[in-house]
Amino acid sequence: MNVNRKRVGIVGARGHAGAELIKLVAAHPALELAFVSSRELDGQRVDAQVAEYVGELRYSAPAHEALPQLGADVVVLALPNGKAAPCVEAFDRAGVDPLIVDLSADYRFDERWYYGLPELTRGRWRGQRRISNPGCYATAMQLSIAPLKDVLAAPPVCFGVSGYSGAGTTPSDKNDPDKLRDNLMPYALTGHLHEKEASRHLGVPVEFMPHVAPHFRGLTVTTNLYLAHKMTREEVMARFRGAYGDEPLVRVVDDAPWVSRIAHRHHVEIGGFPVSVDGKRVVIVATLDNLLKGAATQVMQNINRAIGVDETTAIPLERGVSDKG
Ligand SMILES: NC(=O)C1=CN([C@@H]2O[C@H](COP(=O)(O)OP(=O)(O)OC[C@H]3O[C@@H](n4cnc5c(N)ncnc54)[C@H](OP(=O)(O)O)[C@@H]3O)[C@@H](O)[C@H]2O)C=CC1
Ligand SMILES: CC(=O)N[C@@H](CCC(=O)OP(=O)(O)O)C(=O)O
Repeated sequence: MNVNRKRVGIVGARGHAGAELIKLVAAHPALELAFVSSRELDGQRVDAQVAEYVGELRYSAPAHEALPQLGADVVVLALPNGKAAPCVEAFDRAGVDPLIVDLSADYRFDERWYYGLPELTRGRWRGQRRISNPGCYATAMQLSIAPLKDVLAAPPVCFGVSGYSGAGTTPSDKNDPDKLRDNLMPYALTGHLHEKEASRHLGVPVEFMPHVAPHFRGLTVTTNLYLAHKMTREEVMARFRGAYGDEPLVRVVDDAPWVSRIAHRHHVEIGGFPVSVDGKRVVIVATLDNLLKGAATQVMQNINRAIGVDETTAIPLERGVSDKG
């Protein structure tokens, strides 16, 4: 144990998101792991599952009541939706107040929690120690729409396609490689949680149609926007470059990005911007790795801000990602 490092506990560390987070914490100069929990991997060495981790730590399966006693300064909840609240309540009951970052959707509509989509909300962080991490599609949708929010003539329509790691590890049709083979599987075509989440946090209604594809990781969202007044492609792109030109984890690109090129990368790519002949319709394409910017990388941005280090500490950056183009 290094006394200068903050200690991180990950609850639900067997999952795809938890595993990515272990890698990021392992490479962080100001963090170390306090505990990683999994009922299924209880007792197994972490380095046997995550090669990037070097050390003796093993997975454990503490009861909720035991979590506050494990000495974590930062607790990340990487559990399925609906399972975070009992953990949070255990900390409240014990009067222990670590920084808590929740990856699930459980607190994304709770005003008492800071909603941490840094590129859009970092100005609203007021030292809150409870942080709700945005959904993966919801991140792509909000970053695609925010720069044009004031010129919309109708609700944006978003067509999303995710790799099947987005569906977690609990077996379902959406993560069954046999059912996904040669397939594109539509689901929750109205009322998906991320439709509500993006609408709520953007403050404009958004319509969202998600699908799962046979690839493992990476998602793409194509958004159709009707504009209240004519715009040129250059004017649209200028808005995106103005909004994100200085952002290390958002890359505004000319061509529509391909999802096949975003896996294992930490940033979002936003591009395309074809404008219709009448100048009143534009289409935006955003890609991100659902396990990184859609989950673990965004958690790390939020932790970094909260512990007072540079927001991108331990997040591998690629040269040119912050190009203004
Ligand atoms: N996958 C993605 O692309 C993204 C996921 N998220 C969110 O992050 C969270 C984690 O996602 P992901 O890693 O994919 O999920 P997984 O389904 O892969 O993993 C969930 C973790 O929770 C544990 N778990 C599963 N069921 C229960 C239960 N009933 N009670 C307690 N623990 C349980 C599992 O470990 P064990 O069973 O061994 O205890 C596992 O470690 C979810 O809320 C998800 O919505 C957010 C953005 C993107
Ligand atoms: C392909 C797939 O199933 N994706 C998940 C989104 C993953 C995510 O961001 O989940 P949370 O909002 O639950 O945190 C879904 O549509 O529910």
